[in-house]
Amino acid sequence: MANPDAELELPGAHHLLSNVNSTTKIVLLLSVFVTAYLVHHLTKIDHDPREPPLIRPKIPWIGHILGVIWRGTTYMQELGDKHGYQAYTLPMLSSRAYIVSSAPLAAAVQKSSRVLSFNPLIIEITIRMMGFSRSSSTMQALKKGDDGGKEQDYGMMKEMHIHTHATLGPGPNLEDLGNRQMEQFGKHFDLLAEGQELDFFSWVREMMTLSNTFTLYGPKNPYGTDPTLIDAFWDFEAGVPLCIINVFPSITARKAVKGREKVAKAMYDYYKQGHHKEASAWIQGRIKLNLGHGLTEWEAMKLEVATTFGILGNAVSSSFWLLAYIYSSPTLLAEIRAEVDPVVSTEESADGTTNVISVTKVRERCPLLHSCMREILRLHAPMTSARWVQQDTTLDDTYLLRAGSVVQIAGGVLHADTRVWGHDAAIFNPRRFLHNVNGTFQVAPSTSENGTSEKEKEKGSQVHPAAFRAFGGGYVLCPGRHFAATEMMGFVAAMVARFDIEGLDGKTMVRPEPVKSDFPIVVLKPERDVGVRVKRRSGTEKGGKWRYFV
Ligand code: HEM
Repeated sequence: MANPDAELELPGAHHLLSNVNSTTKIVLLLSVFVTAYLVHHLTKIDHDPREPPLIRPKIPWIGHILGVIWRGTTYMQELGDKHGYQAYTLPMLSSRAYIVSSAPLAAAVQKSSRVLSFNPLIIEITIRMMGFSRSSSTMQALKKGDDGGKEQDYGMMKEMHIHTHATLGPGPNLEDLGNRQMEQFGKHFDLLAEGQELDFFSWVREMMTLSNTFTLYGPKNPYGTDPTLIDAFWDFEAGVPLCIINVFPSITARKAVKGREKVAKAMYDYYKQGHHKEASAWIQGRIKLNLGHGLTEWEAMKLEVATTFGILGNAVSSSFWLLAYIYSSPTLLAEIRAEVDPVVSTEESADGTTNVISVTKVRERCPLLHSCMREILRLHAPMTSARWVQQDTTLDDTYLLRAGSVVQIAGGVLHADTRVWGHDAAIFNPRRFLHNVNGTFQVAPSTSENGTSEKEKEKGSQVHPAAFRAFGGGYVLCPGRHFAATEMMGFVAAMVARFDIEGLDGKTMVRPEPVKSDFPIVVLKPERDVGVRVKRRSGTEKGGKWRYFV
């Protein structure tokens, strides 16, 4: 079998170059040119006709890498539009990346998890992202059981997988997380003054960072104790692609490395003081499991910074987009309120009236809001699921994939495919995921995470489940998707029920565009922040207290 460590240049990692500033891009480009020159003289890439068709770059060896550096997620889209292939091979330096952009082939990749494996890639990415050495306790523990790279054979990773799905799946743990989270959101809402002006994205980012880390890491979580960690964490988050590329990260990703180390130190102190004993069941179990597999206390706590990246990097931007689409359309806002208002009940007590929102009821009774949530994920979560080819394999009885390569499911291309979503695939259609069942609108069950386009609805059939890529799929379907849906729908329902949001000019807020040149490892960010004014919703100025629960 091919050893992933032998492949210094992970093809997928080159795509990560897009999220960097110009000076760093120049340094990285020079490195790419030097490497390309050496590779050109030392190696030759061959292509078997049974492999997916080859798309040669205009500039040999590095053309595709440059394409992704400058055009980010749009590059795959352009290649897909131009060639119309469902699968193709991109030569990159001495190796190749296979790109898959059809739902049936994506499903075939997912089904082949024994030979197309997530683990070798995520191990490599984790090591680079967190700056662990190859002799670190983390590396030793992660690789234990790697007897040939079969997905399910990595002992520690398998245990973590089972633990994560058990504690984040539907049940009392998830309910507890949702309740803690909603209570925290409520505290942040109560702090908003009438007419307060906000940088909307920054506010969502800060309040969700504090609420999420409180929920998962407990009341004495480091971010609550030292709010300077919020900026340190987001400095790290912005530089994750550079850390993964790993070309002199202490220079090219200086700010990110500094932020990472600052948060890691705070996580370690938190652990040493025993505060983790008040963390959620998921996090307590993670720490116990990592230590049990021989990680040092320092590395186990540093690894939690990577966990926080996975949680916040997606949840914050998704929640922002959902709010931004709704508040920038008075018609949609009115329709969403027509769904949410009946879900708000009131309780009378000696202290007066309390408005109560149950997120479970929101999820059951607000199909349009649910559909909007999936639609913003379709448009702004162009996730690329990457898998390592462990041994030569034939995909879907059609394409040869050769060992030692990376195969990527291009989520952005699938999410924009008019053959899947209909002629309006490029635009936001709030009703895209609604189904008319016997005269009542419903959303597809959340467990399937799929959806139906206008075109497919007419035919009464569903979109292929593997076409919706926001939460990945197969063995690595995001275990946090239930929690993410609860927090997004709960947060947004509570906001629209209680507050009006307008632009600083007093008009309807204008929604920013996403940054499409970012590498799709997390949900896309807005290209600019947007100034807004928050007001108590007319009719609720006097409206008493609010309580939220799952
Ligand atoms: C809108 C929010 C979110 C999105 C779009 C999202 C997306 C994803 C995707 C695409 C993957 C799979 C990557 C792949 O196929 O290669 C993934 C994995 C994962 N996600 Fe999420 N995620 C979100 C929220 C969360 C939250 C809130 C949590 C935790 C509370 C979480 C925990 C995880 C974990 C632990 C994995 C790794 C699974 C494994 O190793 O088997 N995610 N997520």
